Amino acid sequence: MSLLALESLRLDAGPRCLIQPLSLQINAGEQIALIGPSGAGKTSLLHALALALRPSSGRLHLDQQDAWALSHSARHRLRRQLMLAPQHPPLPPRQRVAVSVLAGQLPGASLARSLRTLFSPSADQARQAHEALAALELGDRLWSRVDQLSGGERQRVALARLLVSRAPLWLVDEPLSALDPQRAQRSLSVLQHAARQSGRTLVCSLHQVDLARTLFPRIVALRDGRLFYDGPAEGLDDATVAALYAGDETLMPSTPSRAHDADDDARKIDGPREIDGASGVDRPAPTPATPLICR
Ligand SMILES: Nc1ncnc2c1ncn2[C@@H]1O[C@H](COP(=O)(O)OP(=O)(O)OP(=O)(O)O)[C@@H](O)[C@H]1O
Repeated sequence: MSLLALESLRLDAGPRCLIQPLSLQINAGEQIALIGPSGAGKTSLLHALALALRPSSGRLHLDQQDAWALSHSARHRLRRQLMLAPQHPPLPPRQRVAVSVLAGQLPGASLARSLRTLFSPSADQARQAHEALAALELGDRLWSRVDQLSGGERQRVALARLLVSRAPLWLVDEPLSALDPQRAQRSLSVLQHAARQSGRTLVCSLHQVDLARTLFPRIVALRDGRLFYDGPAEGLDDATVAALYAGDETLMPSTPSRAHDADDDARKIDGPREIDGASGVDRPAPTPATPLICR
């Protein structure tokens, strides 16, 4: 039984189509990396999964409930099933880090408990916030003000918020964009380990294709608002990655994630090849090349 099921879900913003009709099933406990070039629609899709963007057509079932067929208040309750960590977390600048982290416990809490959490967190809550921050190497910033943090530290506060939340579905939008490579990998490992330990479902958009292929069992790739690939990480070969990012080589993995011969890879590409007008580079045309690619 899937936790999330999308049936021909389409997203538009005015005249612009952000996501072409897309069908997807996500089971409880899965860990999925969402990849694709800039502008492919990763954030839009995550916002749709978070019930923050209303689809223009299609259905989204979360926890067996047709989210957009529910009343406003029922959908609001359903949102307690998930927590979205946005790429640029809108943390109140004057807030203490501990309180920002504990905001992850507000969904579903009573008004009285929410006020206590925000204005007078208990010792136990402070301990939980500290544990989450310490796991992300920010234990010493518990009582700092948010506006004293760097961009990368703020991103980790948003991850710590997930760690203290009760939501079974974690949606994370490019959590590593402001982190150095080592810290990025460590932070992602913390998140994945915590999700695994507690049976959470994790969907995480990433520009670090190598990390996505190495650390996530399932990859969903978007290009131009379309599903380009959905399948196991080991099925996402270098040729498919090249086709996914064709025209956006700045985002290609710097080194191949698996031992291989680059010439060999080029020979493996069955689909048509094209010459990039700007660079003159011979590259695979953006045509899916594996049977797991959704067209
Ligand atoms: N509200 C909107 N109105 C019009 N266009 C939008 C809107 N939101 C997003 N877009 C466009 O939709 C496309 C997909 O945007 P989205 O942010 O989902 O991509 P992304 O894959 O997350 O990109 P990035 O990796 O750069 O964050 C982009 O071309 C963007 O400009």
